[in-house]
Amino acid sequence: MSKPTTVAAKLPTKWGDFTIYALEKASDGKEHVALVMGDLDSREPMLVRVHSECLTGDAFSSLRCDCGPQLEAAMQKIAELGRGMIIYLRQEGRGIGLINKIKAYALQDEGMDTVEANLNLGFEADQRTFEVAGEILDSLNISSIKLMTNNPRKVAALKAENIDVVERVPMKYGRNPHNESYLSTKHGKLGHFLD
Ligand SMILES: Nc1nc2c(ncn2[C@@H]2O[C@H](COP(=O)(O)OP(=O)(O)OP(=O)(O)O)[C@@H](O)[C@H]2O)c(=O)[nH]1
Ligand SMILES: [Zn+2]
Repeated sequence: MSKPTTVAAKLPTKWGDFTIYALEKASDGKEHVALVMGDLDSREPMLVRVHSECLTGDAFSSLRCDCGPQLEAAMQKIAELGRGMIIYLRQEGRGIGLINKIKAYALQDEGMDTVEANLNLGFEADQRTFEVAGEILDSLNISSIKLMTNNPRKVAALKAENIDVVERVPMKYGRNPHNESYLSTKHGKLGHFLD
């Protein structure tokens, strides 16, 4: 298969000036993007956040999860360092999509945890894949990264895409009374490095 190409434009943000790259012809046909600050040519490992879409958390400041504060903290860290990348993957709801995530939220409102709700709807606990993150890094010639995540399976999945993850940077942000049990389920059932 031919290497995916990108289109790019400047993206000034409240944290500083990024360049936004959108992947054309990603293998899954979706419109994924990367926000980049700083030098793409340096061989120094790049600080990277691979963030899966969460419309409710990222756009509407939902307190049910920690996605919004993690995204903002990642952009801030990149801006402080002057170099880094956000890879924003269009796999809403851990890959089950927005409608199903809302169905899962309704089940959680009735007492299920986030994993039980996915299973009850006939999905796996986490249906995400990370090939596209590999395609984006490859198209921008980045092979070595410091990954901002608490999720050990995300580290393993990226290594499986031949990305050299030289360091994991913890991302403990956004804990609040509404997401307390969500975060403890992430820790207890999904293995996240969270206390
Ligand atoms: N199915 C489902 N998905 C959820 C729920 N809460 C959040 N999500 C999704 O979970 C994903 C969280 O993605 P990330 O923040 O990239 O990853 P993570 O696995 O939590 O790991 P970190 O890198 O440590 O944040 C997003 O796609 C959200 O839409 C939920 O209750 N059910
Ligand atoms: Zn979220």
